[in-house]
Amino acid sequence: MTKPKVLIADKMDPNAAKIFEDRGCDVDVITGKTPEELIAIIGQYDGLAIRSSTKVTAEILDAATNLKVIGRAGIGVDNVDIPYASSKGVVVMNTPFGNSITTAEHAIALMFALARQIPEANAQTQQGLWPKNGFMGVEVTGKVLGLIGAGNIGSIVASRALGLKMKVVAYDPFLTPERAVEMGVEKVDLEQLLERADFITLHTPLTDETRNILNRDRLAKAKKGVRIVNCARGGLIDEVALKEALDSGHVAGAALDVFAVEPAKESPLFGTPNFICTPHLGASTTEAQVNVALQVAEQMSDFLLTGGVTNALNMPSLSAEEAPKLKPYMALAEKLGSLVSQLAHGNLTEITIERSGAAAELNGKPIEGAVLAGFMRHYSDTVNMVNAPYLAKERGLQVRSVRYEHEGVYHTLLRVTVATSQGPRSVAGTLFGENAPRLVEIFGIGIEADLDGHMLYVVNQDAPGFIGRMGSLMGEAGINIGTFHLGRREAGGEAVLLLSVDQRIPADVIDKASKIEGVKVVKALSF
Ligand SMILES: NC(=O)C1=CN([C@@H]2O[C@H](COP(=O)(O)OP(=O)(O)OC[C@H]3O[C@@H](n4cnc5c(N)ncnc54)[C@H](O)[C@@H]3O)[C@@H](O)[C@H]2O)C=CC1
Ligand SMILES: O=C(O)C(=O)COP(=O)(O)O
Repeated sequence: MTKPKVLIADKMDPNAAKIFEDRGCDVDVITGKTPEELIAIIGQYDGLAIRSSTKVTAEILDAATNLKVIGRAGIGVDNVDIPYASSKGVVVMNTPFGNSITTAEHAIALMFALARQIPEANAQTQQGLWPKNGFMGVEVTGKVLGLIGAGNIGSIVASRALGLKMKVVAYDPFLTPERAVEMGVEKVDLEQLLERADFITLHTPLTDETRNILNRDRLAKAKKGVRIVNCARGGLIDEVALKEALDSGHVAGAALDVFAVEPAKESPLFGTPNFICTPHLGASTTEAQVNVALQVAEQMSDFLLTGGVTNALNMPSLSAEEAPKLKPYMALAEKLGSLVSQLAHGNLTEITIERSGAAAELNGKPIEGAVLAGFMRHYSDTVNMVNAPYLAKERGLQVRSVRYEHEGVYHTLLRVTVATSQGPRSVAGTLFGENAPRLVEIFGIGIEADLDGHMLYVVNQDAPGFIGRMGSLMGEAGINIGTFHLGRREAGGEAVLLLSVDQRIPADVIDKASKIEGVKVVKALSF
């Protein structure tokens, strides 16, 4: 296997490069590239490791013809076009916990910096002004902290704030009452939070819902004298409205680590009294950077070298231990998906994936992805396990997964059934000797075969002499038969023939085969 090639495109702890190398990847560290420069080189890489500076746009993904995985050493992935990456079959993963404590601590640091105006007091003191009377602060003890977003970082902020003897109220539509009790916070709606909070801190991702969540209107509804901290994402606060609210004194102070446009080289807020900022430093501690660099390099190496999937945003997780166990099932699943897609016709609206025996014990999502990849491959050249579920959804294909714990005749079985206008059509397969995928049934007829390379599929009326005639036809056409498999519903009934051959079967041979007496269906297959 050639070594996967990884590009580290943003500044990252050197441990990341070391792990990639130690695990068996080739790695280049090339940071600070413009989009055009990145487009020129991205085609050679299998993996791209980034932080927030590199914007992975559709243009970059189009040029990334070998890319399999994007790893975000950090949490926010709003700099990656995930739907487009998914449609291209590229896995996107992040490190959802590595920098959360650090970011929560930065929010608390900024809250104190606002409460005591530390940056400005520091600057004036160092100018020799000794401004002892100009900086009357406020205590945080007993004050209300309003959390907008109570996920990983928000809950760490809450625990620190409770330790500081603050009262914490939280607005988060996904916060359950039980979790609120566990966190020691009061769940409130946004209006209540605005009315009550002395300090507000934001910890949500930037989404269509959260964009400008603190807009002019809501800032006006906030308690007079509120102090606001944003260590989450620029774009959550309307920066122009915030400037006006600071100027009017309605908002007593604001601290931003993040801006709507980054790098923020200019802003209406710069120079405003009671405004402080940092250049997106929320995650910038030695500890957090080591954490996220190690994690992203481990996760990406696992994926590139073993197929293990951790913390992917567009694919189900698959541990490095599970991956080898699932590998033969994925091969079987893909072949069955491919077979049913080549054989079933009409308006295909539903696909059912059944797992029984040993297969029922396994993680079903990757198997489902592999069936869909095999199925969709005949509709699109660029399909893989990542984008297959998206393509299936786009085409309105319903996917159902069913598992049966009991074993049937086979110790392990996958069955794929598609609903067609002529009724359900199903194929099934097992593993021989733990890892050899083997077809065992087509459309209710038992037949054992390896699904490999070029094959010919024939449905005929079981009758003497048929096999000889088919063999002669192939021989006359100069086509070498590798394997020959037969199955039938009953003696003299409908029968199936599967031949593996050493070359693509020409159309005229298919045509001749279809004219042999008793033949109902002939189809060239490829796997
Ligand atoms: N400044 C920095 O350097 C860093 C910033 N971040 C950012 O912090 C943010 C939060 O990160 P985590 O806590 O790890 O994420 P998380 O996913 O654990 O929590 C986000 C919370 O926001 C809530 N939420 C979503 N939509 C909402 C809405 N409309 N209103 C209220 N709440 C809503 C969710 O229910 C969830 O509980 C992310 O945007 C992340 O990118 C993370 C690390 C470093
Ligand atoms: O993890 C996040 O979401 C962050 O915002 C950290 O960004 P950074 O890696 O420091 O550019």
